[in-house]
Amino acid sequence: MPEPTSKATSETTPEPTPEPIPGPTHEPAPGAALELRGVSAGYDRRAPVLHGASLTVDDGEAVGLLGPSGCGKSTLARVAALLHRPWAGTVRLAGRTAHGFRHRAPRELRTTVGVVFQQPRLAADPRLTLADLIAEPLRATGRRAEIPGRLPALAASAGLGGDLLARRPHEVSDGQLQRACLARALVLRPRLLVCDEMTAMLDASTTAALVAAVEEYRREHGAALLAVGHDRVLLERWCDRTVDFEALPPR
Ligand SMILES: Nc1ncnc2c1ncn2[C@@H]1O[C@H](COP(=O)(O)OP(=O)(O)OP(=O)(O)O)[C@@H](O)[C@H]1O
Repeated sequence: MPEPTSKATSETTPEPTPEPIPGPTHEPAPGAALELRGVSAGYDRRAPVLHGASLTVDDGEAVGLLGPSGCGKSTLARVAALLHRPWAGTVRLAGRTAHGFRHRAPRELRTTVGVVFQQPRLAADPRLTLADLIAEPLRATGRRAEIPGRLPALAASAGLGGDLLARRPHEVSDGQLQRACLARALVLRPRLLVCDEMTAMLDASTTAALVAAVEEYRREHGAALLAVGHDRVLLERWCDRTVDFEALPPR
């Protein structure tokens, strides 16, 4: 599963002007947590990974996106999280259309979505303690003062107790680091959480603990979930509905 740091090519290419979606316009579902309409994206224009894909995740809804390896699930997850710019189509988060992606995504839109990737070691700054890792989005958005009030409860709900918060990534297990990455994704209280193969590397008990932490957050905040993976049994148990990548409606 590619991670942000492994997608160097997509991070460095200049952004072309987005193409408008041809054909009939779609009435946006008011307030949907996520709306993708006619999204085309990829890494090479001659071989797009997403061909006009459309997907809606309603407010508070949990949707599982299933598909075989390499079909484009991560690419779609990254577009939904504003980390990858589509060539065409519309991305709406909480009813607002995204006009910028990656570093150009406006903060108020970026903070409506939290994302957890498959490989925590590629997604976590190895220099930070787990406490600093979790608090990073609060610092980056000028909300440092909220850290003492938020961090302990969030770490506890992610199952990070004892001295783990003072350790650095190389001093904890993959499962412990993934718990911290989940807490980081939730620290700004996103309205949509995107989990891209979040538990693929983990054992059954850590998987259950992370799913429980996500569900606790969703119950408390009414947040929506887009869970991407290939474990049909897990996603069908976890989500309100599942969608096959191959069956995503084109525009
Ligand atoms: N940074 C990149 N540069 C070029 N091609 C890429 C890049 N990242 C992914 N791809 C290609 O895009 C296609 C879709 O990849 P993607 O990671 O979205 O699939 P996936 O369904 O998530 O796969 P998996 O379940 O194995 O992680 C693949 O053919 C992959 O090789």
